[in-house]
Amino acid sequence: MSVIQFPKDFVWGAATASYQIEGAWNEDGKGLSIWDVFSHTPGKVVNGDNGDIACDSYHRYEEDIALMKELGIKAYRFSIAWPRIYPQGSGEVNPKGLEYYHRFVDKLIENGIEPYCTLYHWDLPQALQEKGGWNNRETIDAYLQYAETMFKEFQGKIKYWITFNEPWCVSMLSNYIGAHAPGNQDLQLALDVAHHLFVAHGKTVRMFRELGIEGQIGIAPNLYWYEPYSNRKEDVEAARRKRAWYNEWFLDPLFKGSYPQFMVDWYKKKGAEVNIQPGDMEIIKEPIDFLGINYYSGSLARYKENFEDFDCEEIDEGYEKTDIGWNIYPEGLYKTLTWLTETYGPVPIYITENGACYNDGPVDGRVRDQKRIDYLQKHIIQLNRCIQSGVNLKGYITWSFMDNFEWAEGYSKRFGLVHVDYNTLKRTPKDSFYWYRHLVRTNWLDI
Ligand SMILES: N#[N+]C[C@@H]1[C@@H](O)[C@H](O)[C@@H](O)[C@@H]2O[C@H]12
Repeated sequence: MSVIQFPKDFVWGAATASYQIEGAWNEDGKGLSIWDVFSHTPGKVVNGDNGDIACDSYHRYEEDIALMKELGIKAYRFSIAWPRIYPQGSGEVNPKGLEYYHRFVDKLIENGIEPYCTLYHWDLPQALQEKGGWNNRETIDAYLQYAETMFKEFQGKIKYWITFNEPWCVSMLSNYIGAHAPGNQDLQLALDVAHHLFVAHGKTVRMFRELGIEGQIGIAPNLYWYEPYSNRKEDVEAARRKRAWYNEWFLDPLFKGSYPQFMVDWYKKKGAEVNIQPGDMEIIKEPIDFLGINYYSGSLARYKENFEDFDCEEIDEGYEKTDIGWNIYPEGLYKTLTWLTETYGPVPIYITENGACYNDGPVDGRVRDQKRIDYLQKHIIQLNRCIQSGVNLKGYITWSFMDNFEWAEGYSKRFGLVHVDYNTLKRTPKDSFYWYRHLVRTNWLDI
């Protein structure tokens, strides 16, 4: 047996998001979100599932926090439902929304758990979508008003802020592929949405500094690793394009103040280019305190002419897969983080999401999810490699604390350390919960 030891101040946590767990979709003055509308639209979500109730965490947060305390985590990453604060997206604040999150955050702090707050985890107020959503630059101003309200309201309570969760999903998955709300399929629109998110991010970071808010601020992109199938020039270039679709396009603006030119040229060939206004790129690269990285998977990539968007096909060399069909590719995490550090410097990094979908349920009151334990162990070992290789890694926040509404997959896909029975809402810690608790308590892995 070997022991892998983590730094004494390494942060272990778990994550969820508002629309995925809260429910109470129309309670206490909350306005509609684009996910309320999308999930209520027939055919958009598996089994016609929606987040009306979800895990009912809006009402059961004290039970959830008690479980978090038992888990022993020092950080809990959650998101604020913007439509609870501004039901119309801007204008009048909903006091009951603020009151809810104060009760919630106070309970976390009372239990010694640091709140890591994501301002935007996809539940845009529908009222803003009806005025163009993120395709409308005016949404940036509404977001700034919302962010300022939250910064001032929770000053001293919340000290870790994330502006946006997975800009690639908000732009590409939701406005080009169309699988997520609002479900558009337009590459130009997706590029403009991504750019507006970046401008909103940069302006928010600048405001955070100007207001002198105590704490740190960052953003949480989702990154993937694609390894070229061979060292043939065409395969190397195809893998580079596929990586850049997820990675460089969402990192270069933050750290270099520009988009990767080879991708700008590639998109131009497809008839799309970013509408950049004077000063935008300077704003976007406002320095951040940390980068949140969401990593799940990767693959091999091979050149294939006119195949999909990047003349690039994924080659499945028989990777083991999780129950959502994603390759288990832990080495990709090491490659991603070492590449990121070599490319952008020693930016402080938290893994803000990493986890596996396995749909194990209770048998005799116990959930035997050994495959999730194996997935987590393999990826956490890679994190230790990263630390040994000089990556400025500050913590690991696993996805997810509990089973929840898995977007277009509805409740058919389970990522939690805690099982949720959606009929009774009973919470059952899985074997992985107890495995993770040991890791959190000892700060080392026995392998
Ligand atoms: N699918 N999946 C799991 C997980 C999703 O539940 C999160 O909300 C996203 O931030 C990210 O996509 C990852």
